[in-house]
Order: sequence, then C-alpha cells, then structure tokens
Amino acid sequence: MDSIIQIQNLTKSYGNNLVLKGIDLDVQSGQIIGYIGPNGAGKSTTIKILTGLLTEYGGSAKIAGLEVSQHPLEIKQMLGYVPENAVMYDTLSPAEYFRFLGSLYGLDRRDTEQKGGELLRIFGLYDNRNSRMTSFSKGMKQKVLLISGMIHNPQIIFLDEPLSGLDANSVILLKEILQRLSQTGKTLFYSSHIMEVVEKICDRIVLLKEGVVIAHGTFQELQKQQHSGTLEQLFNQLTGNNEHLALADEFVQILSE
Ligand SMILES: Nc1ncnc2c1ncn2[C@@H]1O[C@H](COP(=O)(O)OP(=O)(O)OP(=O)(O)O)[C@@H](O)[C@H]1O
Repeated sequence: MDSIIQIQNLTKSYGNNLVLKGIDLDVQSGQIIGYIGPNGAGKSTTIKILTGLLTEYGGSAKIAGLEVSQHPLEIKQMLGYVPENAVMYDTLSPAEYFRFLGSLYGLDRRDTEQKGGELLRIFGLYDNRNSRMTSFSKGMKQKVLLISGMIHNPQIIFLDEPLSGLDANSVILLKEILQRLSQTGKTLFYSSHIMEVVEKICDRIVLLKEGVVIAHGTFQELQKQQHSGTLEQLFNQLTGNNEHLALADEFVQILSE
C-alpha cells in the first residue's frame, strides 16, 4: 500500500507554547486513521497543518509526496476538510453554499446543485435546501458541513469531531458512509472523542498526548499491549486520568459549599 500522508518530526509552537513536539506518522492510502487524544493534545493543530491552514511548522508534513507548505493549491484540490468549528455563511441556503463551494473548486454549477440536493436528501434535508441556514439546528448545520467537505469527491478527507450535534440515526448513517468511502480507496483522517465509533471504524489509531504520539496501532494491537477492554478504557489508562470518581465527588462537593 502507498503512503499518502507522511509526517516527520512535526513541531508547532504558538508563541512560546510548543504544542506539537516531534510527531512521526505514516498513513496508507485507503485507511481510516483515528486521531485521538485529550483536549488540547494538538489534534486540530495537526489537521490544520495537513490541510494547509497553518503554514508555519517545523519538520515535514507531506500529502501524496508534496510538502504541504510548498504546494498549498495542489494539496487543497486533493483534500476534503470537515472542521471542528466552522464559520459558515449561514445567511446562505445550503444550495447557495454548495454553488459557492463548487465555484471555488471549479465544478460545474448544475452538477454541484444536483449533487448537493441529492446528498441533502440522504441526510433528510432536501426540503431545507433553499432555506437560510440561520434557521438550522446545530445538527442540520453539521450535515451541511459534512456534505461541503466532500462534495468535490476528494481522495483524502479530514474530519475533526464530525459527529458534533448529530442524532443517533445520523451517526449510524455517517459511520456507514465513512466505511464505504474507505472501501472505495479514500483515505480518512478522523479525529473524535467518541471512542466507540473510533474503535469500530478505524483501521489504525493514533493517540496523542501533550503533542507527543504515545500509542499507535490497530485497536487489537493496542488492546493487547495495554490489556484493556474498550478503547475508552485504554484511553483512560494511557492518558492517566483515572481519577474521575474522586474528581466527580470533589466537583459536587464544591458546588454545595
Ligand atoms: N490559535 C491558537 N493560538 C494559541 N494557542 C493555540 C491556538 N490554537 C490552539 N492552541 C493551543 O494549542 C494546544 C493544542 O490545541 P488543539 O486545538 O490542537 O488541541 P486538540 O487536541 O484539537 O483539542 P480538543 O480536543 O479540545 O479539540 C492547546 O494548548 C491550545 O491552547
């Protein structure tokens, strides 16, 4: 299998704060990589570097053999990105938004409109295609965001907490969609805190803590190494926060003081 994403000794600082401390990672084409870690570990920062949004970094980050900071346009054509916190033009309707994105990607206007409508139908939003997104719920906006990140049919898709706001049925649907995309050869870089989904759909899992990769392998490999049951338990063991019972007691105690 070909390596489609290659990261070598990747570092990133915000001012004096070194948040990525030398990450090495090789992602094979057609895989779903689960990129997990505690809040503030550096997951979104890594994704922003790989998608070309943060251009200043140390070490190397390559997509399809191209250094991201040196080939921003070629790389953006190959990628889809579903960001964690998107600023959407929500005074537009989904149909208008897709047309706008289509024009950025140089897609045919009528094809984009039709495709966008059909993809909205899959998520139960066809009747909302011409409504302003200011009136949409969080989950409805998230569905539009998911479609927006994939409408140009990219080979590599970055998903940063893509389940945010989705109801249980939509989560099941998205899980199936992502697995099928991977079966057609697309590479998915999937970052989430929902361990149950990561465990089920990801071919490999990378656990980041304070800007360092502390575990990497298939779920079965990690399970064997750590003698743990679920990915949630493994996460808890490796990120060192098994004090949650005492912390919960303390939280409630402080509230009542
Ligand atoms: N624009 C920024 N300016 C300064 N510091 C930043 C900026 N963005 C992120 N950071 C810091 O970098 C570190 C990593 O943040 P990042 O958003 O990559 O973490 P994350 O793993 O995605 O966390 P979460 O799970 O909470 O989304 C944090 O300490 C954060 O405060």
